[in-house]
Amino acid sequence: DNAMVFAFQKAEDVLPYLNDRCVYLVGMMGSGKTTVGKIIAEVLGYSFFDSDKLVEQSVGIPSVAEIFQVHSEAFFRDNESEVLRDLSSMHRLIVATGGGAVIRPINWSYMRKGLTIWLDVPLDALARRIAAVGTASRPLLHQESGDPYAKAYAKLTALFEQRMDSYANADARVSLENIALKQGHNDVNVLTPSAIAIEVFEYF
Ligand SMILES: Nc1ncnc2c1ncn2[C@@H]1O[C@H](COP(=O)(O)OP(=O)(O)O)[C@@H](O)[C@H]1O
Ligand SMILES: O=C(O)C1=C[C@@H](OP(=O)(O)O)[C@@H](O)[C@H](O)C1
Ligand SMILES: [Mg+2]
Repeated sequence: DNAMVFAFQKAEDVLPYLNDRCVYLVGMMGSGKTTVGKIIAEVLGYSFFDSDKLVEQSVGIPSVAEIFQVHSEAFFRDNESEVLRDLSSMHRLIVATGGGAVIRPINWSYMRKGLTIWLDVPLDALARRIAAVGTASRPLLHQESGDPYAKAYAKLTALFEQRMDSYANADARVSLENIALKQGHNDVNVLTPSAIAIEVFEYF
């Protein structure tokens, strides 16, 4: 599509500014860190890593949900910090972090070696996305019953309240609400992952 062609062009312009540093995407569950991160890596020719996937591989359990079940959230967080530490010694990586990685200050000491970008997406859009795909892979949002949108929205609101100051530690905030408004829309859902990737390049 057109946005991808433009993203490849734009990537060429911004690569010198990035100068081999790693980019860490932070933001709430469902904000698009994994989806947008893969596109950014593709157009830059950088390697993509998802910290959730790396934790699964290092623990030897195939899903974050099972790691929470078999062990605990604290065990997951310890492994998440180890993964971020190991990545921080490398170059030319795009890293999609888990939504909760921002809460541990030690993780910032690793991520600060690169560029940190906060994908800020309105909570109602997050809840809509998560209700659409289900909560099976996101244990903090998992629920047995009730309206999936309403439950996700309530839990996301509580988590955001705890975490917003931590997200604000990022070098740049990419606000989907602002991008949509700038483009004359009042719904962030019109923004495709490649269009968002292009906006991220503004901060390199
Ligand atoms: N720009 C977008 N527009 C619509 N849906 C999106 C967009 N970005 C991501 N999604 C969808 O939202 C869900 C969460 O995206 P994901 O990349 O896994 O987020 P994160 O890694 O931040 O939790 C996925 O189902 C994905 O397909
Ligand atoms: O916000 C969180 O605390 C979490 C987010 C998840 O990653 P995504 O943000 O990629 O969904 C995953 O690390 C885990 O379920 C916990
Ligand atoms: Mg993810």
